[in-house]
Amino acid sequence: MDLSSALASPSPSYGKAVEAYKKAVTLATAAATYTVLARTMARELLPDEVRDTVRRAASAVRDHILPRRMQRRVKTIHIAQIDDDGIPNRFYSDARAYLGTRVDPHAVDELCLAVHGARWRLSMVPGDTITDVFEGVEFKWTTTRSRRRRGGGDDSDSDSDDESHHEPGSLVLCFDAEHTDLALEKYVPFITATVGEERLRQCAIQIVMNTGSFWHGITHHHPATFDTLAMDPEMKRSLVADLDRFLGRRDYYRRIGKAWKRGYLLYGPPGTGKSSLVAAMANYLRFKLYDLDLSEVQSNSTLQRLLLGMDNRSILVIEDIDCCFTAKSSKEKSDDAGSDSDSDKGPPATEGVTLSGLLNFIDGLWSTSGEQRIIVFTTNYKERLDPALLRPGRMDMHVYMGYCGWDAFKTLARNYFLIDDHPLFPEIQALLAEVEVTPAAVSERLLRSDDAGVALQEVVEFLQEQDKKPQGEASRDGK
Ligand SMILES: Nc1ncnc2c1ncn2[C@@H]1O[C@H](COP(=O)(O)OP(=O)(O)OP(=O)(O)O)[C@@H](O)[C@H]1O
Repeated sequence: MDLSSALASPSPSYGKAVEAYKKAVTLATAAATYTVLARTMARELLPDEVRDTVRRAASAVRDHILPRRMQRRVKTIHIAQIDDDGIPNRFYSDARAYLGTRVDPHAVDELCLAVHGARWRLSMVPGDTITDVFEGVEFKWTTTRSRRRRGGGDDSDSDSDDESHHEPGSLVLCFDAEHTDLALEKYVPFITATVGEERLRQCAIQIVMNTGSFWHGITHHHPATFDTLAMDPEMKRSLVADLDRFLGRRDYYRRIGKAWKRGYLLYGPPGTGKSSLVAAMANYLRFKLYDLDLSEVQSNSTLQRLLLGMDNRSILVIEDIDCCFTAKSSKEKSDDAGSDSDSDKGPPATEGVTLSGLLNFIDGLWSTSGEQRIIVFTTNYKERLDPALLRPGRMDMHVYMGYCGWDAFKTLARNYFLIDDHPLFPEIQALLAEVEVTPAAVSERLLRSDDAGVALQEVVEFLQEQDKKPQGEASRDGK
């Protein structure tokens, strides 16, 4: 019987075989579908810890039922402190720092302790092993002993020999070979990112200032943070949320084809905390702060050179932006007047920095030549600003820093005396509703004594004085 006729008139046994085959295919398809479905559901519905437990249980069952030869292959990765070219291996120090956070001082008999300034760090003793679990997979780490060696190359335990030197240490990472992709594509980047974030959190921010066309930096720990900043709580919340959104939006900015930058205009009377807010932003984001003094900049081209020399993950701040260009405008006017009478002298030696030059450059080349850039302008007089700066879309967020309200006062009292309540608080609250005083002026009174009662009494008297004064005079003196 040829194939076509067999198909046209199948024999009974052939029909059974086809039926059995169909059933098997249906069952296999269903099983595969359920497996995929179950995996997807597990991914979406089960909390991480439950998923990890299920994964561990599954691998325990597999270990139990699979023949020994089919059981797990162990992948081993060696991480040397110094690589073959003699260059320190960055991942070695990242992994050491990361493992330090995984050492449980209660679970091990021996561990290392290092103190740097006010910080202390634990780490594994050489030769020790710890197991870390990432996405439910076990990663076993072992540190190798770094021994002292004599100049001749023999191992030595002597600590007191000038000729001896340390043999670089190394780490050994072992895991089930089937998780190699997870290890290299997720676990290693996770360690690097975790340690990077921690380092950023701990290091002081760098403030960079300009002299002429050069930046020079100082490393400075400015104490201002969002916790210590006395400002309207709602405004603080939305500003922090805005910064968080900005940080995580690389793909978003790429997708909409815009530069990854954000602009903030901080305005309000002197002494209300605009400079402190800039420092708090830098501390929060761990960004480098570039404090640009425009009076030092002689021309748009110098300005461009300075701006192009900035790093990514930075904040450019120009304080009192209203003054910068008012002064320049009058200079420009006098240059213009001078050039009328002296036209044969050619262009002036310095062409001067203009607001339009600054804005055009910031919107153009500066934005597209870097990533994660923030620009902040501050002013005491928003009403004096050039409308070009206030145009919608120019500065993404306008933040008003106002006089000291009740919430702001409570933040200051907590900063200085760690208190949330005091018998003088109701009187202070009532007075603050009547007078306009700056947080700087209140801070100054709070600093006058270490005794909360005495300092708060100073504040009450100061507020009462301001309350007696005519309105305009009071807010002037309240600064
Ligand atoms: N909102 C605030 N929260 C906490 N401290 C503040 C605040 N405002 C002012 N201070 C205190 O007053 C000092 C001066 O404030 P800051 O320089 O930040 O004000 P500013 O608005 O930038 O003033 P200016 O406009 O004169 O530059 C700060 O170092 C800080 O001690």
